[in-house]
Amino acid sequence: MRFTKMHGLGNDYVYVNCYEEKVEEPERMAKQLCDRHFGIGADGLILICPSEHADCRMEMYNADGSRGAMCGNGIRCVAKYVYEAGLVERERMKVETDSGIRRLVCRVREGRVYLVDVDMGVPALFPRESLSAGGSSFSFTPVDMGNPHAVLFYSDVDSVDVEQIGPAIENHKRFPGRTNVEFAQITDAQNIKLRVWERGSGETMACGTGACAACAAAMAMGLVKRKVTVRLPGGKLDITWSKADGPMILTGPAKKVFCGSLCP
Ligand SMILES: N[C@H](CCC[C@H](N)C(=O)O)C(=O)O
Repeated sequence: MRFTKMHGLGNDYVYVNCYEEKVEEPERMAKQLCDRHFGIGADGLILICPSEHADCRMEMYNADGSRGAMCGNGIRCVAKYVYEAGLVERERMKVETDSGIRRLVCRVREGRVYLVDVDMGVPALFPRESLSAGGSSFSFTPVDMGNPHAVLFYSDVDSVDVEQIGPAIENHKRFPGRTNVEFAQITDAQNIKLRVWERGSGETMACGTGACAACAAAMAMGLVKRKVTVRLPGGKLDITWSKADGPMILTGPAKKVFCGSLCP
């Protein structure tokens, strides 16, 4: 089986072109391939498939084999892949996900996609609430970006014990389907610093839906303007949300690292 390793800000996935390959038991494959010592090493597995409703379809799995419905960094890489492989011959395209169809625009230089704008849809925000885990209390904003997020605010995210708080909230009984967890620091009215504990993958270098969720929560609370740069450990993403009932636009890079094939 051939694969391509791609990433958006270090949020890395193994991509398989399912126009040509067939992946049996993707849950098991994801667990095996994502292991950073016994496998290829990745935050998850993404299958690029033909679609009956859009230009192509993505199917994503987290590193623990669980299915994810949407991935902001992954979908940009899918767009880059299908464009550069000639599977989709337009810069403007629609990609089907488990949480609906997303519209994307590829920015191309010399035949290569270097930046992608994604219409992430309208964020669904819920009132702030609190929960207690491990003897501490945490306040968060639940946000649905096609996948679930809990956004927490801190004055200094570098000093947060993400490895401990992340899984405690991810697996809390408040979230029967588990959740992604955002640790956000408002730097100023146009900048957010963010760390993300991803459901099924642990702390990642970046998370596109997580960056959007953090912006949605911060914008709704009036903490930042409608156009924000989010700095994550792997780099930065630009997010614009012009009006509350309109779509949020995410702009960021997509990179190919290597192509390979699994040993028989
Ligand atoms: N890294 C992804 C999100 C993966 C979410 C996944 N961990 C889930 O179970 O929802 C992003 O860039 O949006």
